[in-house]
Amino acid sequence: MAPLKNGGCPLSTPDAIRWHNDQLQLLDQRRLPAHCDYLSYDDAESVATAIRDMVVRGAPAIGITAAYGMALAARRCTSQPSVAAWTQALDTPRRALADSRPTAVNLFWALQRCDSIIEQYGNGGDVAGALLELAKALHAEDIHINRRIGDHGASLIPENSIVYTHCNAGALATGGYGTALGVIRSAWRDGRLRGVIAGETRPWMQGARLTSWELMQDNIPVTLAIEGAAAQLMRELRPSWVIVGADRVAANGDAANKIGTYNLAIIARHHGVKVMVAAPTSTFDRNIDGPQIPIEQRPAEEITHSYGQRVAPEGCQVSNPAFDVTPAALIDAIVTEHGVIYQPDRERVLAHLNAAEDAQ
Ligand SMILES: CSC[C@@H](O)[C@@H](O)C(=O)COP(=O)(O)O
Repeated sequence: MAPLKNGGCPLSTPDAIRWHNDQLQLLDQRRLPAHCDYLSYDDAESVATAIRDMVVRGAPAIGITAAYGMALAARRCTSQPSVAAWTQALDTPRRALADSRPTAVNLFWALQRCDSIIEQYGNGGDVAGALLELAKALHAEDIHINRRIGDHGASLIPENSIVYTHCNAGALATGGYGTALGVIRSAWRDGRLRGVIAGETRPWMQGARLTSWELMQDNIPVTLAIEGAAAQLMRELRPSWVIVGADRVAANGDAANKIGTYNLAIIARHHGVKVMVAAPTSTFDRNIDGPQIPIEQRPAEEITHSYGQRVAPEGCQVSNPAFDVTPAALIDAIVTEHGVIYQPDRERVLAHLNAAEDAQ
């Protein structure tokens, strides 16, 4: 890969994930921005619960956390004589991690990377040590990848732009720097941005609680809006791009992301605003098309209750899909660490992934 600009914009957001005092620590994102507390983990099952309960969230962050979870599981095992024995010994924690959340493919990608380590070291090697090194490497690599995504994406943003983002695809959702917010950070560094509109992202409020907080810490001008204001704001403020992350990009270029992204893409097309999906290649799933992406249904209480108080009538039926799938036809560019896929479709997505593999 050709070298890009180093550095990027300074980053004040605390690490979402850290290995500290020989333990995994996760910033409890449920309590942000009011409280900045780390929780400590030393077994895979409680890491799986932390992923399901959204202590940590965001596709790349979930993948990295799962890799640390496997390292913790291996540390708790007695040494095993063979690959088959290690696979058996780690089966229960691996399943717990795989069952934590279904949509972000980075989780399964990271678990497969762990499987390869077990294959490589399982016949007498230091599996626990190698899994921990893998988790640390995936973590560090993700930050580097995000800076590359940031630089590729920023080059598409015209000067004096307002951009629109949804959910949180920032440092908190990744190893650091962010995907969509990585593009925004790099565009801000390059002097291209006038401001950012952040949709609040019901029901979990990632936009209100996390994205506005992240951007404000880096002094990037951000305006928070309810999702229902999207059409009005696009007509009034004429953002150049909607920039979002992804939980899974399918072979045909369809992209699953936080619920409400599909709505935004439709509104953007009506107003002549372009849509950018910023995601590492670890978020691609070349085995399925958009309609086959599993969509997580979250608990009804996320909608029937707000901050612990019931807001919907008792017995009210609820549908709470956490993600939607934006068709490739509504996406103008998918930006990865390897460059830009313009007007994505199956042929262009697969060509991009094949070229990325050949380059490695
Ligand atoms: C770089 S993160 C990309 C996506 O994971 C993000 O946009 C998103 O949808 C996160 O959903 P969440 O439910 O908060 O895990």
